[in-house]
Amino acid sequence: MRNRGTTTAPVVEVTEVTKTYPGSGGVRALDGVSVAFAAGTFCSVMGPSGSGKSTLLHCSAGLDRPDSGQVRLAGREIGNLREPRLTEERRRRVGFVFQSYNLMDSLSVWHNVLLPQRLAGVRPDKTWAREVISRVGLAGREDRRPGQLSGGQRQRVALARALAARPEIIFADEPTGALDLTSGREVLTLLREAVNELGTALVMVTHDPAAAAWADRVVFLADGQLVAELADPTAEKVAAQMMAVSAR
Ligand SMILES: Nc1ncnc2c1ncn2[C@@H]1O[C@H](COP(=O)(O)OP(=O)(O)OP(=O)(O)O)[C@@H](O)[C@H]1O
Repeated sequence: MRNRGTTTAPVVEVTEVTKTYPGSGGVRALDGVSVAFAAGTFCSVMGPSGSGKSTLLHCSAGLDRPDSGQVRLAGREIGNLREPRLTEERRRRVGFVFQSYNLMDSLSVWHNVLLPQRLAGVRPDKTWAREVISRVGLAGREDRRPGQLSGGQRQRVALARALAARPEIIFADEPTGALDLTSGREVLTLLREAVNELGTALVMVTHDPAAAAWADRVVFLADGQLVAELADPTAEKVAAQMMAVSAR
């Protein structure tokens, strides 16, 4: 049973956000986007190449600052937060999973999973870290280096690393993009479990309609604008909507 979280206050609320990169000839990467991500819900973000997906993810996560509009994280406007407060808020509340895993090759699985908390100066919860490593199916492999693991296993380490800090929201940028079908499904299953069982909000950028359909809803970007939204997605409905969006 999917948790729709319709009555929950959003973990992240983006309102009328615009962003133009210097040197882009004035083309807006984001052009007045409003969207909210609630606890216990999974939202996929799709759109043609260059439509603004990564920019939306970066602005929503406080990795990049919008030119105008607001981003609220756990009810607090983060646009005015200065460093290092913004970094602190992000470390406390936000987890990331990237297509290329972004693991430290010189560190073991165990130390990779604990690294963000160590960098944040937080004493890691080792019991929870063991639990999440076990949840992602890597119990007994804590001493391995990323180079000794398959792509799917590396992505599961990255997910354990994100979950170890108990984030309220996880931003995943093409988390299955480098994986074969089976490993991709394993990672999506684990992401879905994090949403359903831990109440994490999840935002996933993907180009793959089948992956997008694991979400509760899919939002579609084109030319920096949110142009469509699909609840209860299926791979077929997502693919059809993508065709329509790309043909604009
Ligand atoms: N650092 C940057 N400097 C200049 N322009 C940028 C930068 N990052 C993104 N852009 C531009 O902003 C627009 C949106 O890019 P963005 O990466 O958000 O799109 P995307 O939908 O994630 O694309 P893709 O699917 O190819 O990853 C594009 O026109 C891109 O060229």
